[in-house]
Amino acid sequence: MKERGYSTQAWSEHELHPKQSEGFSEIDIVNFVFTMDLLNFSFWSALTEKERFQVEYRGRRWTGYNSLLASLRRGLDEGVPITTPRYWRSREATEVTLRAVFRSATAEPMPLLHERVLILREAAEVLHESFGDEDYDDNSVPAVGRQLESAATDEAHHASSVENVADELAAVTVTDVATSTDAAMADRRDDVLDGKPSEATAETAIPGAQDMEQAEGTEHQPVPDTQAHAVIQHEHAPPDPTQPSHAEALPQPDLSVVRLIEKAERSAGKLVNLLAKHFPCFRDETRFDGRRVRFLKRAQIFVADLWAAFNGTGYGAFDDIRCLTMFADYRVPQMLHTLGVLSYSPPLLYRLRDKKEIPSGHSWEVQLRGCSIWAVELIRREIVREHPEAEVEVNAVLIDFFLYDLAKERERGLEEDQIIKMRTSHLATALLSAASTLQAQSTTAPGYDCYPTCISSTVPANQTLSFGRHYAVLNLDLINALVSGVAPTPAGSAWIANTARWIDAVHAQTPPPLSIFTRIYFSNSHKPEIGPASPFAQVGGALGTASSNLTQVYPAFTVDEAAGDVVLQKTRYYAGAGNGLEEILRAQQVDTVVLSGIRTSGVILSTAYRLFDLDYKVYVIANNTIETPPNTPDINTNILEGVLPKLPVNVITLEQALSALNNSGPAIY
Ligand SMILES: Nc1nc2c(c(CN[C@H]3C=C[C@H](O)[C@@H]3O)cn2[C@@H]2O[C@H](COP(=O)(O)O)[C@@H](O)[C@H]2O)c(=O)[nH]1
Repeated sequence: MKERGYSTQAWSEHELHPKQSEGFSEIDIVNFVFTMDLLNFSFWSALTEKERFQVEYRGRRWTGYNSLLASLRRGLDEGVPITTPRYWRSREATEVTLRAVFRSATAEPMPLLHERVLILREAAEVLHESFGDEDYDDNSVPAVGRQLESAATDEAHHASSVENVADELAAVTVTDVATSTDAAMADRRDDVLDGKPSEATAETAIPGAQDMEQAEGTEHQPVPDTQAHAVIQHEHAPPDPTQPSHAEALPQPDLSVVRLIEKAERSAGKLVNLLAKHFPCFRDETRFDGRRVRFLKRAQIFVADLWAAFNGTGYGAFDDIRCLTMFADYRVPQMLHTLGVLSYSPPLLYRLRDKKEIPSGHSWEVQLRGCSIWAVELIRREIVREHPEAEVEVNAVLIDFFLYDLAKERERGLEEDQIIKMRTSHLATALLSAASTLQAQSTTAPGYDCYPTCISSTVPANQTLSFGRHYAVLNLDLINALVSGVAPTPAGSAWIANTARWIDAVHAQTPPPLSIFTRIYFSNSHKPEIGPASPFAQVGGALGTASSNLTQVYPAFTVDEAAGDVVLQKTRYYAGAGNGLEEILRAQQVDTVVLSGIRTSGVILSTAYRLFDLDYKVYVIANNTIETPPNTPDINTNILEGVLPKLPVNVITLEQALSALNNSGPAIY
């Protein structure tokens, strides 16, 4: 941030953010930012970069957050006062007209468009009720809206009509936009607030002939919302300067959002609370662990955008901006993960890889959002520790903006096919690209780390595999003492994710087959099951009794006792040493076992040999096995590709095992 001199100035450097230098008044900017942040959510698409929702504007196609900005800017250019709250509740703001404003250049419409329209309408009502101007006549009707409506009547209520409307809309170039100066607009706003008429405003608000010519040549002239109605009213009849002042016909600017901001008395916290109190759509809260958790993402981003748009002055002056948190969505958490600040637990990681959704409000989503807020706060503290002089300037908002911009920058740097697009209202796949980074790292790490497959399977890839109906799943020695040794490594992380994925897939079967977990522990602290000379003393010697944390199943792996999972004590290499394994397998008439576990040269090898010898059909899932250090790189490969196939024990990939599950059962257990 220091190197780049990153500050609130970056906000105005964004090509599509409104600026006073482009003719936007302060009120226009306030209303633009409010509109933008009402709608600032969920732009993801499952479609490819080319097919997804895009907005054509200024000769380019915009996606994501930028597509929202582009549609607002385009709407204003085309004469629709889309950032004027009072317009949203006017008769002119029909669904068809609004759809035209947000029209797509592709076949995919803007995501959640209907919801967005409802949000605008709801917000307009709230603003009108609580912050509106009682004297204002809400029935003033912008002509462009009507024109859009009639252009769409042929195919009204049909999505494709939007394209026709779009053509029509393109023809409605606003040529008579008033090009008042910033100062005049600011004056006008002050005067309106003071309740006095302004001569300066009257003069500058209506363009003279010269202004008109200039405006005609300007394709992207914004329509300040304070004037939008007036502009539209004389669209085809330029104002006659000889006539009495048109200013009298001008509606008052919409000051409802300004009133809301002023009510907060320069307090960011108060403004966020006001938003949450008055507007249901800003009330972003959930429950976690029995407690209410408020993220208030969009409310906070609105205050932050104001702060940045006005560089901390005027409508953007907040004495307590430091009390805001980062805006907990999916983009910044993704960046935090890519930078190694956040790490995902293995079950979450495999869920992401599996491209499964995390339902909205799921505890993982809440944790990710919460952890992101805390991570940014820790970054802030670290910055201040290293650079005490930054204490005043650097806050969570600026760090968030910086991380967001960095994410976009990196995204631009990626090849199109490398960009994994994501769901947003559901967080899961939102974090995919970060997960894929980790996946890429893991393929270069030591040990058995080849995800998804690199050990050659003993079963040809095209062969349909089934475990039958009498099978048991053996998850061997997945205990803290052993797993924590490999967890920090990329190979370990991949192995944990694979194994957790497998265990969950097995639990998802109906009915679930028999799953047996083994834990290494001893009857008491004397460890009577092993003598000092027992070979297993090398491994088990460091472990304790059943109550020791080291001997518990690692938390990433779910033991579902309600589903019939069995957890057995184990005191030697072989999974059935010192317990009822063989008895259970026999009693349940199991004929096939599927092995996962840690270590390949220990429990996996010894159990595969023994059960094979006892006539069981044995499968080892290659991806779900791992060596612990010290390890020579070849041990895993030699066992999986050389030793086990020789018996032969079947060595299969996780993908094969997962698809075999679908061909197996219903399990008899
Ligand atoms: N945490 C956080 N989330 C942010 C932003 C912004 C844009 N803020 C502007 C203001 C200052 C910055 O410099 C930006 O120019 C959008 N989003 C969220 O991302 C999602 C869209 O993403 P994509 O599909 O990639 O465009 C969507 O949910 C949107 O709400 C931010 O700043 N922080």
